[in-house]
Amino acid sequence: MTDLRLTARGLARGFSPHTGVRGIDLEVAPGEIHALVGLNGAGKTTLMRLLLGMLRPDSGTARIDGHDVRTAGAATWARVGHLVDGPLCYADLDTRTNLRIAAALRGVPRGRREEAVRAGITAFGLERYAGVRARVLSQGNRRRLGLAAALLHDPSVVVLDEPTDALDPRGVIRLREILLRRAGAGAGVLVSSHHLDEVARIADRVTVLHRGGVIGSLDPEGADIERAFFRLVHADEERHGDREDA
Ligand SMILES: Nc1ncnc2c1ncn2[C@@H]1O[C@H](COP(=O)(O)OP(=O)(O)OP(=O)(O)O)[C@@H](O)[C@H]1O
Repeated sequence: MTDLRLTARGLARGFSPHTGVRGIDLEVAPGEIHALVGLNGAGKTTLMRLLLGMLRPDSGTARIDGHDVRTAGAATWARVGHLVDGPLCYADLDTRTNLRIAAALRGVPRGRREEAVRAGITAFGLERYAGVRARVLSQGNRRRLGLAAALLHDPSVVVLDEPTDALDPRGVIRLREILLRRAGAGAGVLVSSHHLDEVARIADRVTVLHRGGVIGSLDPEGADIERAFFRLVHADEERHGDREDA
């Protein structure tokens, strides 16, 4: 029916008295890095949670590889890697053990798990921390662990909410290379960020959310992406006045 990696059609979810998101259409194609940008509270995380079936919509549908998230089976979920709402890790277990558990949970075959764990540790520069409990990792290294856990099974659908938060410049570069490689292998990547310059470096498409709705897109190769972003935001605010329902 579709070869899109992710599809949102009319997705809406309210949080009284706020809007959350209102009727969002969005697509992520194979091989595409699609970035979501918006001010605090714009609806980026809510949209990602809806797309991943972590939140039930009031209306609309979310699809992963063409499968409705409400009924998607294990084979579909095994192709998804996501980091939304903070890293899922066990504080008292070390980095390597957390990654072993992630590999098992994400369906990596038993015989390939150690290799996947090693590759995840190397990809995110966690060698020195392989035996360190998650509880005592720095914020940035915990974020690296969360990203390694989300990506060690080479997912074809990737959803990451503000993944560069807390990463140092080297971590940002590593992540950029990994996402470009994933997309190059045919994955669809949806990523949110507040760093417009960073987004412009890797995204094929940049969608702007504001007060729960899509208000336009930005050209990642455009001259002044920050100015273009605020032009869209201000135009939306002028159109709708100072409403407080989002
Ligand atoms: N569980 C919830 N209960 C009540 N309101 C919520 C809930 N989750 C989100 N909201 C509201 O929905 C709106 C969108 O929030 P969301 O977290 O999706 O924004 P965001 O774009 O990810 O923001 P940020 O950049 O600050 O992370 C906000 O008004 C927020 O307060």
